Amino acid sequence: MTVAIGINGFGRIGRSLMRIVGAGPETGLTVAAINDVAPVERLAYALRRDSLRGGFPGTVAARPDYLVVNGRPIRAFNESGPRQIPWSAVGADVVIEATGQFRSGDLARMHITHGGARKVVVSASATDPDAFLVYGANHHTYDPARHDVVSPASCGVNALTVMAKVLLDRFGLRGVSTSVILSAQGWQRVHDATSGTSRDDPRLGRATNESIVPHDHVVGDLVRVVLPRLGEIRYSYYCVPTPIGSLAELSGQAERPLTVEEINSAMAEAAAGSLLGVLAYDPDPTVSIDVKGNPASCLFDPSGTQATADGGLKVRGWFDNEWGFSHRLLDLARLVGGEHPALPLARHAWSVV
Ligand SMILES: NC(=O)c1ccc[n+]([C@@H]2O[C@H](COP(=O)([O-])OP(=O)(O)OC[C@H]3O[C@@H](n4cnc5c(N)ncnc54)[C@H](O)[C@@H]3O)[C@@H](O)[C@H]2O)c1
Repeated sequence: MTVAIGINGFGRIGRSLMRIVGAGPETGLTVAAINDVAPVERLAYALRRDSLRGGFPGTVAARPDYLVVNGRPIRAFNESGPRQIPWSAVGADVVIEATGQFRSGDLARMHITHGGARKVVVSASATDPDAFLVYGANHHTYDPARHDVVSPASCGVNALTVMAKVLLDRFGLRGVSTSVILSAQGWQRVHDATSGTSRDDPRLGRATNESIVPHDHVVGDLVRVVLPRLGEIRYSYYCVPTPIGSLAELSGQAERPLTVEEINSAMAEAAAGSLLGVLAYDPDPTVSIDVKGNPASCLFDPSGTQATADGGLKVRGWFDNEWGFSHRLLDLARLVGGEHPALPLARHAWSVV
């Protein structure tokens, strides 16, 4: 079965979704329509020419009301709010809300109540969605009868959660503390700005290339919402000027003393088995740019593992904040769009074990 999606917001995430789905029919998805406040000519240009990902591997053109990708016309709306977008008229079943503007459950739900879509996946840590579903960790808790607006939380939370899941299941885990170093985001500014930033925090308007910017609004605590057995979590989140490629670190206390080898073996096994495609494993010495283009939620880095005699541990994983997260959004779109969700895990393996 193919799930028809609508993409609201054709920015970094929206265009990544288009690149992935445009790659071929094996994704089980098709893009029925897109919507953005920008005119379709600009959207076509932005898809064709991408400073970070390079040229689009295919053809892209614009014609009135349509984005034409690899010869296939895709309806392009030019609306500024979910109330106005007629998704059902073009057969879009699942809307991926990727503007960053309609993050609350109530606003995102308008794609259903007003646009006629069946389900919505919000591409951010939504406020009050019907469920937070992190693929590989708790996506099996999806309940089609109760969950219409779902959120995968954030890219950083996905990276942390899959590492936490392995540790929790294998060794028990408590006293968790997490840290995310996130590459620059589109809403950041080249120079200090006083308006138009992501949230009402003056630090988020500071010049991107000059500072490490604390971003305490991204709720690292959502790891606990997804994996309640973890208990309380301390967390920190920072934006840094690198253009792509981010870092997640997690420390905590296992039920018994562990060796570095035990921890790394558990991660390698999960990457090759239960979390195939969601967790990847690479022993090659890695820096952040190496994760660019990796579809996993987390590229586990065994060189970052530490273990202490009292059961303390620390682990490190990298993630492509756009590409990995976009794959998870599409995994969720397949899940909520399926009539009988079979919960297939992402198929893209990238492990070097
Ligand atoms: N880029 C990342 O690394 C990343 C990772 C995870 C989650 N996210 C989240 O995904 C969301 C989108 O991020 P992005 O990086 O793609 O942002 P972006 O700024 O690149 O794209 C946003 C797009 O939405 C469009 N838009 C803005 N207001 C609109 C409106 N009212 N109606 C229709 N379109 C509108 C803009 O024109 C733009 O094309 C944000 O909530 C962000 O926090 C981003």
